Amino acid sequence: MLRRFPYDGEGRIVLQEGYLVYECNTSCMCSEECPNRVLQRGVNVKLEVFKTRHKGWAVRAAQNISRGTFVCEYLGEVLNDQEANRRGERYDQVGCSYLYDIDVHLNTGGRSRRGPSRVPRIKPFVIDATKHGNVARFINHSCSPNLVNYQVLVESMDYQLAHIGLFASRDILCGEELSYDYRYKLLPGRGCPCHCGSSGCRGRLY
Ligand SMILES: C[S@@+](CC[C@H](N)C(=O)[O-])C[C@H]1O[C@@H](n2cnc3c(N)ncnc32)[C@H](O)[C@@H]1O
Repeated sequence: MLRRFPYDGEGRIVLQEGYLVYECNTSCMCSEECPNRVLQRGVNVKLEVFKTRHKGWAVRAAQNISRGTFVCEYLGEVLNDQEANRRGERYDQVGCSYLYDIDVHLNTGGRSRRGPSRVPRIKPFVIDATKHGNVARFINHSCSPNLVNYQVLVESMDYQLAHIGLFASRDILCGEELSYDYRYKLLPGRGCPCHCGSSGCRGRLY
């Protein structure tokens, strides 16, 4: 890492994708205004939930958002692997899942579909935003996303229980739909069509 903090003076993330973000916490001598406290201060941009034609609900920017800006955290119940697999089978049957794997290797895994066809996993904790969550639960997948996910450590240094922060990966215009790459594994079979609409669309969500 070339810089001292993962954020610049404006609170925008400058850390390379795939690295853990360590924010200051109650053990630090710094104040609440410390530039290394971003996710813990909460959402600071205007967002709007809206209905799409083919993807259900979605979220769009209600203001311009510059690259690196923290958008929101993915919140929900924290489940162990066993419970997540049990619930995942049920969610797969209805074709809509709010499960998010907390995975340190975001570049190589991220989020896998759950259910009978899943591949062996070693990721023990999963966030389920089905019943308890925030605006992040409405953010859809895109094969050419404008958000990037980082694992952020605040009070706990256990990366398996990291916060998941969504940051703008480029400048986003007011009105643009927000999206990130779910990184579902493409398994044999028909799967589920992707409706992200981007020119680089892989065609399938999974
Ligand atoms: C975390 S939820 C996102 C919010 C969801 N659209 C809703 O109405 O609540 C994930 C689900 O949204 C749908 N979805 C998200 N991105 C999609 C895409 N690019 N194409 C098709 N369906 C998508 C799938 O049903 C997926 O399981």
